[in-house]
Order: sequence, then structure tokens, then C-alpha cells
Amino acid sequence: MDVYKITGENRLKGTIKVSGAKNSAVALIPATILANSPVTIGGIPEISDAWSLKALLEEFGGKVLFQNGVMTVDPTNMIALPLPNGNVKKLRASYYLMGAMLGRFKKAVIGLPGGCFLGPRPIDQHIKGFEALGAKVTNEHGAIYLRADELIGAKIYLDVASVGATINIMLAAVRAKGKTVIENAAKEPEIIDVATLLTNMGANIKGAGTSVIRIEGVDELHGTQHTIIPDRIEAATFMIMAAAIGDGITIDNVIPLHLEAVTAKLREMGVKVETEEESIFIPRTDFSALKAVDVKTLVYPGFPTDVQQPLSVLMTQATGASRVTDTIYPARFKHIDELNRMNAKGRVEGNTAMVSGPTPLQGSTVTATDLRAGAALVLAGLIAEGETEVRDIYHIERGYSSLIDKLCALGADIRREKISLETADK
Ligand SMILES: CC(=O)N[C@H]1[C@@H](OP(=O)(O)OP(=O)(O)OC[C@H]2O[C@@H](n3ccc(=O)[nH]c3=O)[C@H](O)[C@@H]2O)O[C@H](CO)[C@@H](O)[C@@H]1O
Ligand SMILES: C=C(OP(=O)(O)O)C(=O)O
Repeated sequence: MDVYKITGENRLKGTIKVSGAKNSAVALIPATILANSPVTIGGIPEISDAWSLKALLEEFGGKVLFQNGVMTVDPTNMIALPLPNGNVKKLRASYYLMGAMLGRFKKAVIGLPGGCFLGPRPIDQHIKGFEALGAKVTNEHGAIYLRADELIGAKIYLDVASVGATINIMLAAVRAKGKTVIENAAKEPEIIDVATLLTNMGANIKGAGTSVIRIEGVDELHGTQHTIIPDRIEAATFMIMAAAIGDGITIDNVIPLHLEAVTAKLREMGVKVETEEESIFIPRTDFSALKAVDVKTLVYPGFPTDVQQPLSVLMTQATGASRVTDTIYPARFKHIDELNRMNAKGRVEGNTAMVSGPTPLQGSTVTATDLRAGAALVLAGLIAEGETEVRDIYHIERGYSSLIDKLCALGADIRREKISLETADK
């Protein structure tokens, strides 16, 4: 088993560069299926989700080159093979193969997705959208079967403003006949990024980034080049790290507008956040002035659920009782038990976690139960006294590109090591 071993309390200083957005990359890569010639995307993060998607596209005839952050997909020889198992279960975003394959081939068989278990993560809104476009959708033996004689544009009202459903319906609708309107669409920046790629491939999409998206289907989409947006969740993780253990850290390659909710909440805590056009500087925090806050996760542009877990680590260092309410994933609190193993004072009631501080954290052996829980534990390890061992790091490596190298370049002491199962059992 691979683990991270972190020796804490090193002050970190310097510049850290944010990679391309995971949640864009995992949709942009499946979107290439819809083209009739190669698509090149720059800035793809070196994360296992990107490698899993590369393998999946290759399973049904795609030619994929992924080098130095640039992925080129030649989709011309793809055929609609079923993908019921294996790589589809390694990530959440394999659900985008449904929309993209349905759009191109009018049929698909895709296993139910994996990804972080954050409580129930239904895909009923994706399916409702596909059905509205004319697909017959069945769930057989853990795989979703989709088939349509033709896709016809429709008006689709999403019961929840789901990121995945919005993008998935867009992927199918760009090749449907006529007009599709998605109402109560999600507004996350990654949706605009996917719409930009599709538009550059020849699609006709209006309103991405607002709650009403209008799509006029086209007969063909062609190859193009695209550069991905920076990862706002990785940037937020680094902002929190800088506040928790930084001696002056510049976070480079960010779109500050995408980080407004996080910036506002950090400022409310007493963290100084200096925003430039494409970077953010966080000076050393005055911990005597770090205050407890309440935070509620909301759809974009609200505070992102993906950042509440890392933020709870900073809350352990703030004076007073902080509260995190997750309205998107009410059970996304497995990290609290793990932080408590490190001497944090956290407690969960319903969809809310209470974290009291300030508490000196102590190094311990902890488990990354999901991606952002893992990021939170790495942050906790960086500030804790002594050594922290983080297990199940495959979750972290689904979404953070070259994390160890980036943190070590700032002065962190982190090693990725293999431990035997006997050692793990002790
Ligand atoms: C690959 C990717 O982009 N993952 C992100 C995406 O996940 P994902 O796209 O899975 O999240 P959604 O936006 O779809 O989910 C939001 C809420 O809607 C519910 N829901 C969703 C779909 C559906 O058909 N029915 C339904 O009830 C979910 O249970 C959840 O409570 O957005 C989440 C919310 O910002 C982020 O935490 C994830 O990092
Ligand atoms: C929950 C996340 O990812 P996924 O949807 O891919 O599981 C995340 O990025 O925090």
C-alpha cells in the first residue's frame, strides 16, 4: 500500500502553480468523442482520473497521446463498445461517456460510476435528460444501457442544479436534432469550459454559466485545440494551506473570480488574501487573530462543497467554535473522525460539523476516505507536530497533480512510501 509520510511544522514559502481543473478535464476528455477529427487539450492535470479516461477511450478505439499535460485524442476509429466494468468504476466522471457516446453513436453501455463516496450520488437527472432527448435508458446488472433511434431536442428542467447532469445533457444535446433548453442548469465554471470546447468543435450553445442553457443541435463536430481553466478547488486547497502553515505563498495560475466565496470566507476568518490578475498571495497568518466562522456549502457561486473538508483543518487553528453545513452532500464528513485522531475537536450532527479551536494537531496514522478528505489530512499533517501517515492516497491522486513535488518545493517534508500489509495491520 502506498502512503504519504509527512513530518509536520515546516513553514512553507514560495510560489505554487495550480494545474488544469480536474472537473473540467474529466468532461473535456469524453467530449472529444463527439469530434470527427483529433482534438488537442492543453493543461490536462497529471491525475489518475485523466489516465483512467485515456484508458477508457482507448478501450473502444480512440488513439490518445498524453504527454507534458497535453492530451490529443483522435476519435475517428471509435466504436460503441460496452464499458460495463474496470476503469469506469475508478472515477465518478465516467458518467460523461454516457452523454458523449449517446451523442455520437446514439447508443452506449456504461457501468455505474465510481469516484468519491460522499453519501448517495444519484444520476436520475442525467437519465431524465437523456430520456427527454428520446433515449431509452435501462439499468441492467449495474450498467446503464442507452439507445435512441434519433435524439431530438427537448426542454429539460433539472430538479437539482447538478454539474454532472448539466454537462452530460449538453454532450448528448449538441448532436440532437433541433433545440434543447436546460433549465435550472448548474453554473460552475467547468460547465463554461466544456461549452467553450464544444463550441470550438462546431456546437451551438448559448447561456453556459447561467441557469438556462440553449443548445441547437448540429450534424457534425470537428477537431480543435483548447486550453483548460485552472483548478479552483486545488487553488483553494493551496490558499488554506498557505493560511495554515505559510510564510508568504503565491498561488499562481488562478482565476480569482472563481474563488470569490473562498476568498471572502478566509478574509472573514482573518486571513489576508492579496489578489492579482492571475495569482493570489497569502502572507503569514497572525493566528491570534484567526477567528471561527460558519460556512454553508452551496452551488456555484456559493462556497464549494469540495473545499469544506480542507477548510475544516484551518478551523482547528481558529479561536472559537466553527460550523460547516454541507447542503450538497450532507454526509461529507468522514474526515472529521480522522482529524480527531490528530487531536482535533470535531463533532458531526446531521449535515453540520462543529470544529473547536485552537487545537495543536498531533501526527498520527489516518486514512483518506475520499479525495478532499485526503487533501484535508495532508494539510493537517503539514501543521501537526511529529509524523503523519496518510493511507489510501489513491483518492488524493485522482485529483491533485504532482502534489508531493509541489509541496516539497515550498519546503514541506513529505515522502510517498510503500508499506507492507503486515506493517499496515499493526
Ligand atoms: C466530476 C465532477 O465534476 N465532480 C463534481 C461534481 O459532482 P457531481 O456532478 O456528481 O455533482 P452534482 O452537481 O451532480 O450533485 C449535486 C447534488 O445533486 C444531487 N444529484 C445529482 C445528480 C442527479 O442526477 N441527482 C441528484 O440528486 C447530488 O446527490 C448532490 O446532492 O459536482 C459536485 C458538486 O459541486 C462536486 O462535489 C464534484 O467534485
Ligand atoms: C467529489 C469530487 O470528485 P468526484 O466527483 O470525481 O468524485 C471532488 O473533486 O471533490
